[in-house]
Amino acid sequence: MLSANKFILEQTKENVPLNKWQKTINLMSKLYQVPTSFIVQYTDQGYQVVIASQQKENPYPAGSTIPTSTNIFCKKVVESHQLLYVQNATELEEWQTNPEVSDDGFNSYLGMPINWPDGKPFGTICIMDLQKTDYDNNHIELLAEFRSVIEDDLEIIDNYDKMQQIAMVDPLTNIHNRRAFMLLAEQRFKLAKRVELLLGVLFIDADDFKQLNDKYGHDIGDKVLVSIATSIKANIRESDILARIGGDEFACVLQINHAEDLPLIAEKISDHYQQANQQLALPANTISIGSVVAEKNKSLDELICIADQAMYQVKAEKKR
Ligand SMILES: Nc1nc2c(ncn2[C@@H]2O[C@H](COP(=O)(O)OP(=O)(O)OP(=O)(O)O)[C@@H](O)[C@H]2O)c(=O)[nH]1
Repeated sequence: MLSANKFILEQTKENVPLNKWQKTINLMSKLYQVPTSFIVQYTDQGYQVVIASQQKENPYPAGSTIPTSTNIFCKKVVESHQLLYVQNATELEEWQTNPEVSDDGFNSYLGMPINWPDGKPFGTICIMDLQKTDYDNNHIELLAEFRSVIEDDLEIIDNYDKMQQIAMVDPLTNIHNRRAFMLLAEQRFKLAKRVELLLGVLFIDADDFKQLNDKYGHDIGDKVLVSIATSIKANIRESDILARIGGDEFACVLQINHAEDLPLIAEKISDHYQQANQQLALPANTISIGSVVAEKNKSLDELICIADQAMYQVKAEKKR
C-alpha cells in the first residue's frame, strides 16, 4: 500500500506505471524542445524527481531530492496549488536564490500541480529550459493533458490500494467478491475506452442449486461452488476479472478479440465444469451463462443486467 507522504521511488512500485510515465516525460521534452522535463513528488522530506527526461543535458536524474526549504520552482507550484510559468528567471529577483537558476543556468520553467484523487498535492509536472521561452495557451493546455494522464494513474493506484484495504476476496472460492468486481471492472472499462480494447461480460449461475443443496447438503454445495469458480478460471485469462457476485452467481469481464469468442468461452466453461464435477465425484450439475459484448455507451450495471437477462433465457430454454 502506497503512503502519500513517502517517496514513491522508495516504496513498492508494482502498481506505479513508471515506464509509461517515463515515455510521457520523454515525449514532453521532444514536443516542447526543452532539455529537461520532470515529474516531481513532494513530501515532508522534500521534493524528489520521480521521472526525469532521459537527456544527457538533464542535470537532475530520477531520485534526486531537494529539501523543502530550497527556493525551487516546483516548491512555488506545490505551495500555491497553481500553474507557474517563468519566462525569463534571470530577470526576476525572486529566483536569484534558486540553485536551478544560479547554479545550473536554467532560465525558463513551466509547471503545474499534480494532485492525488483526494485533492492533496502529489507534486508537479514541469519542463525547464536554459533559454528564455515564449509559451502560449496551447503549450499550457498540452501540459494539462499530460498532467491528466498522470492523475488518472494516481486514481488507479489509489483505488487499488483502497481495494486492498477492504475485503475483496470471497473466502469460499478465493476469487473476488462483488464489491471488488464493481471497482475492478469499472476501471477496466475506463481503460478499454481509452485504448480501444474489446471487452465482454459473462453472467454465470448454477442450475437448480437450491435442490442440490437440499439433496446433498451445504458442504457439497460449497464444493460445487468452488468447482464452478475453478472451471471459469481455467478458461479465462489471468488478467480477466472474475468474481462471485451472489450465492450461486458469478460474473466475469474478459478481454476478447471478436464478439463470437464469448459463446465459445461460455461453452468451454460449461463443459469443463461438468467434467470437473465428474472427476471430483461431485453431483452432476449444469450452469447457465449469459454474455454481452461491452458497448461504449453502456454502463457496467447495464451490461451486467443484459448478461443476467441472457443467462435467464438460457436457463428458461433448458426448463422447457
Ligand atoms: N452451499 C451453499 N449454498 C449457497 C451459498 N450461498 C447461497 N447458497 C444457496 O444457493 C441457492 C440458490 O438458489 P436459487 O437462487 O433459488 O437458484 P437455483 O436453485 O439454482 O435455481 P435456478 O437458478 O432457477 O436454477 C439458495 O438455496 C442459497 O441458499 C453458499 O455459500 N453455499
